Amino acid sequence: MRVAILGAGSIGGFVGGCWQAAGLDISFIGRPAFARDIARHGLVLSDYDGWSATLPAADVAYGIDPATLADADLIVLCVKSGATGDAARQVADHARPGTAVLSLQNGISNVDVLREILGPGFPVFRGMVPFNVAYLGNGQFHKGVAGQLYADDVPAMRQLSAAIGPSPAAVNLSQDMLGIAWGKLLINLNNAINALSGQPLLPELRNRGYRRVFAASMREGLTLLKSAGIRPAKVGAVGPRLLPWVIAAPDLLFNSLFLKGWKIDDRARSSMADDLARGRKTEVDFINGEVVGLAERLGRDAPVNRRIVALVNAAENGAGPLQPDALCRAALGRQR
Ligand SMILES: NC(=O)C1=CN([C@@H]2O[C@H](COP(=O)(O)OP(=O)(O)OC[C@H]3O[C@@H](n4cnc5c(N)ncnc54)[C@H](OP(=O)(O)O)[C@@H]3O)[C@@H](O)[C@H]2O)C=CC1
Ligand SMILES: CC(C)(CO)C(=O)C(=O)O
Repeated sequence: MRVAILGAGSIGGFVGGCWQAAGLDISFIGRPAFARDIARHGLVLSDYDGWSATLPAADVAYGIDPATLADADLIVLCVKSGATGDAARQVADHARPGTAVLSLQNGISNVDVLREILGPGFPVFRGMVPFNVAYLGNGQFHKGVAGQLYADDVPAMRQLSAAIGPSPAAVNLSQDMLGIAWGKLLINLNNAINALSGQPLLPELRNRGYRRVFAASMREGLTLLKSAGIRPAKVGAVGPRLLPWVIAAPDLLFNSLFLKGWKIDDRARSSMADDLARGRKTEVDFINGEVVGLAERLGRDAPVNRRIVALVNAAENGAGPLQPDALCRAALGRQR
């Protein structure tokens, strides 16, 4: 199976690198800056557990030309949500009809956008990445949080999962990927809080002030999902119903019992924090904005997530990080 990683940044670089280390035939399509770094240093992979591997530059097929999509049997889409439409059009223009497409993106709607643009000629599958990858420069991609990938339980993904085998980017299969995507979206509500805090994940999550806002945005999402008859699946150790209580627990309990089991290392930060740090538009419209959109479809409001979208938009326009008290006031409309 020849696999093309389309949008080979943090996730695509790490996942594709691990799959190549496991013996798969991988080509990467991304941006010139990554191509230059990898040509100079190779593809250097590591994880929170001390695992590491280096693929020499000569073995890594990293290019910027979408025409190479024509050679792929499977395309793994790793662009940010705002770039999905353009990437789908590149797939339609260059890939062979019948080529499978797997989305490893956060959010809910990327798969719908892909299906709408690609039509029935390209089977589109949903994937989920539960862990953080930081690009450390010099071709180094670091997985800073524990967890394994998920994908739709269909023959093409079973073949992929079996070909990869045990790996830091092993693929598990599920028949409830939409439930998993919503379960993951609830966890991704922390991306905005993490980005607004200006801190790596660990210090941000250790602070109950930030966690209260995270829990409030999650409760709001859960109430709306229940009204819409959508069941988010369990992603990680705690199920969605219990998660807001765990998140809002006092620091001593949360930090010593839950955070330790989560296996997050010092270098991990949310992908939205990466976007703010690089001055890019974030995916907030596809995460907290998805909750706001669900509320609108139900004729309701989602004030916490709506305010968080506005705060992230302000940060995209240059507003600085928020301390926990300031974030509580701005997002919850009250003191913590
Ligand atoms: N980073 C993480 O830890 C995690 C990320 N995710 C999700 O994974 C997805 C990817 O995130 P991440 O890897 O962080 O994103 P990155 O921005 O690191 O990587 C995407 C790369 O694709 C490039 N790109 C965009 N469009 C194209 C195109 N048409 N052809 C070639 N290259 C393209 C981007 O360039 P440019 O910047 O120029 O647009 C960028 O370099 C997101 O949906 C994210 O939410 C999920 C879990 C964890
Ligand atoms: C792994 C996690 C939850 C880290 O915040 C993530 O999905 C992201 O950074 O986008």
